[in-house]
Parts: sequence; C-alpha cells; structure tokens
Amino acid sequence: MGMPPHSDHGLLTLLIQNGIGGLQIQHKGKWVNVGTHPNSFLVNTGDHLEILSNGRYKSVLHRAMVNSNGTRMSIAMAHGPSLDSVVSPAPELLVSSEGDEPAAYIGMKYKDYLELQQSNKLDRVRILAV
Ligand SMILES: O=C(O)CCC(=O)C(=O)O
Ligand SMILES: [Fe+2]
Repeated sequence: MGMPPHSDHGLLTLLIQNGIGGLQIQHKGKWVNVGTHPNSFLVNTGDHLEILSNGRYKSVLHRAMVNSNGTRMSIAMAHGPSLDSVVSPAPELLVSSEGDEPAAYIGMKYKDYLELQQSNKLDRVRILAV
C-alpha cells in the first residue's frame, strides 16, 4: 500500500518494515529512498517533537511508494501525549544566555490537532506548514 507525502503527528514513530523498500523521505527538497534493515526500527520524528523543541527537531516529510518487486508491509507505532495535552514550545527553550527566542508555533490541544490532520480540509499536506 502506498502513502502520500505527510509528516506524522506525535513525538516519534517507530516503523518495522518487511524488507521490501518503498519508503522515501524528503531531504533538501529531494525524495530519498530509505533502506530496510532486518531486525530494526526506523524512527521518524513527528510534528509534536518539532513544536515542543521549537523547531530544533523537524518532523520528517515522508511517503511510501508501491513497486512490482514484492508486497511491502510495515507497522507504524505512533507515540504522542495524552489527547487533552496542549503541546507548545517548551518554555525552557525560549530563553537562553543569548536572550529570548520567540515561540515559532502556537499551542494546540493534541486532540484538536489530530482532528485537523484527519479532516479533508488540508488534503494531507504537512499540517505545520499551514
Ligand atoms: O508504509 C510505510 O512504511 C509508511 C507508513 C507511514 O508513514 C505511517 O503509517 O505514517
Ligand atoms: Fe507516516
């Protein structure tokens, strides 16, 4: 099964793949193939890690391509906060010895974020870019 370009919600996603490639990440504007390594997890950074870290860790834009070499199977395990948590940049990261750093993201309840992401309104674009 293929998947259109998106970034994951939550902090981190752990992905197990069956050895058939097809996952690609966007790096410097180009789609790059991700290899499959046996007995390993692939870890994707998610939107809420980007928000919490005030942009220090960017969520990765990725997609899954189908191919004729075999059936690709993967299991993705998302990890995020509780649904009622408001996620915003960590206050500790907004002050440093060099002065104040502006918050680059507004706070939003995780549940509301998921509803927005799942709605058809955004056509599965990267929600942080909206
Ligand atoms: O097919 C894949 O490995 C991608 C899965 C994925 O990106 C997701 O479930 O969010
Ligand atoms: Fe994903």
